[in-house]
Amino acid sequence: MVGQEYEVEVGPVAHGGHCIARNDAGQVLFVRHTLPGERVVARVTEGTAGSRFLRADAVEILDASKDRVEAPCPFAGPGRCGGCDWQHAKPGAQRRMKGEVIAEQLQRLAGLTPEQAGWDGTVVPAEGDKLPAGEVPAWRTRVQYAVDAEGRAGLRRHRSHEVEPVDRCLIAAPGVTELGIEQRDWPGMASIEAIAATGSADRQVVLTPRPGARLPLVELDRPVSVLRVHERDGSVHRVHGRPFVRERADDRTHRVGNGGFWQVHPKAADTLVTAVMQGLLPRKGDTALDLYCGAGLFTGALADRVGDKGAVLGVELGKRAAEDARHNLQHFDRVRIEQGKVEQVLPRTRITEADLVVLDPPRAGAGRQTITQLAALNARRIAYVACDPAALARDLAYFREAGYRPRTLRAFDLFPMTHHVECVAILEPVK
Ligand SMILES: C[S@@+](CC[C@H](N)C(=O)[O-])C[C@H]1O[C@@H](n2cnc3c(N)ncnc32)[C@H](O)[C@@H]1O
Repeated sequence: MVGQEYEVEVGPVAHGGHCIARNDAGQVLFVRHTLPGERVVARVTEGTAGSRFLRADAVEILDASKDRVEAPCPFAGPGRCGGCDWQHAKPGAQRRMKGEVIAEQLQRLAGLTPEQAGWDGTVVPAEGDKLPAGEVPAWRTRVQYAVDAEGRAGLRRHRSHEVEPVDRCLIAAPGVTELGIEQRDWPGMASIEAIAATGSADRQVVLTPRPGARLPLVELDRPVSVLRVHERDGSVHRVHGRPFVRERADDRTHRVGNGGFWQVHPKAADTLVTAVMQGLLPRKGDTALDLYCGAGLFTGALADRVGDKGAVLGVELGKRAAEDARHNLQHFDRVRIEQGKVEQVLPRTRITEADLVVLDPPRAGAGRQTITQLAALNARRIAYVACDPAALARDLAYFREAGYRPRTLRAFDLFPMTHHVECVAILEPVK
């Protein structure tokens, strides 16, 4: 079955960076490298004759969409780099497709129309990302390179461990490109994460060696800190330089250590803080929770706005990230950071009320148990920051069961050229 080709009419976009088509046998094909409305030759990449659905790549475009462009990146295309999904789509079409995916997920998983979700249906580009045709925003401040057996750095092919060697990633931020990771050999390494902080000159390289390999001497053109991931248990150690980078957002500096989470697009942190604060409208004296708080981005933004009479509790699972959050917010007397799983910390702290809640969970979402716990706090408003529209829609359905409905929803294209999209939903109690 793999390798078989079908001539198909391509239907709507689906979540995950592909479009839906059907073959003569009635099987659903998830086709990459195509656009809605095209007629293409789709070559199967995964699945068997008995599979309910197949994965495929468009290898020949018979009728092209007017939204199609020549991919600006020479490493994009069937079987090539898996980092981007929409190199072949005009930027406006990328955002439209992301909007269609959000609408479809909201409808299917939460039973919500865009109007019911308080959403105008648009996906807004990040400031500065509207570029002349053919130019690609260089937004990725954190790039995970994979290294092949010959020691060449590249990016992983789609759903594969194979490495596509690249000499430059077009969406990498200038601070990452300047490190020249692709320009040198990395014998013995399995992967390399390159980080260029926003608003500081901090640069960091995180090396993961193959079992038994020695670390190379990292001599790059500029000062960088180097960390090493231990292959045995995934723990991260400092090799030289600072064990963290300093990221600026919301007029504060955040220490982010040892591979801790930070938003990747340089405008993302500020864009999301603005959207969350405009939606929540914190008042002096409010009590607030920031769940899944990472290095404390929203915790600090809330603390600033609720003032000395208010209080903010941040909850974060990562030990190192929780320490970073405590360090970053040490000058706020009324901020506390609890380390642990949200679902375990909430009952442990015995908090029974909060005026405002922010939650920014990982891709899987928060889940029914956590949402039921949250709804019981009777917050005036809840801001849900979501990097996966499917998880968001599932969680909105749990919120509805628990008595909250979306008041507004906004969507931001913080991951241009890929299928990813960030949403901010503001919820309020159903009266
Ligand atoms: C999408 S990040 C958000 C971080 C932060 N809000 C920011 O914008 O920088 C999600 C965070 O949740 C943490 N996390 C994952 N599962 C968790 C859980 N069950 N309880 C608490 N934190 C968790 C991760 O370590 C990560 O820092």
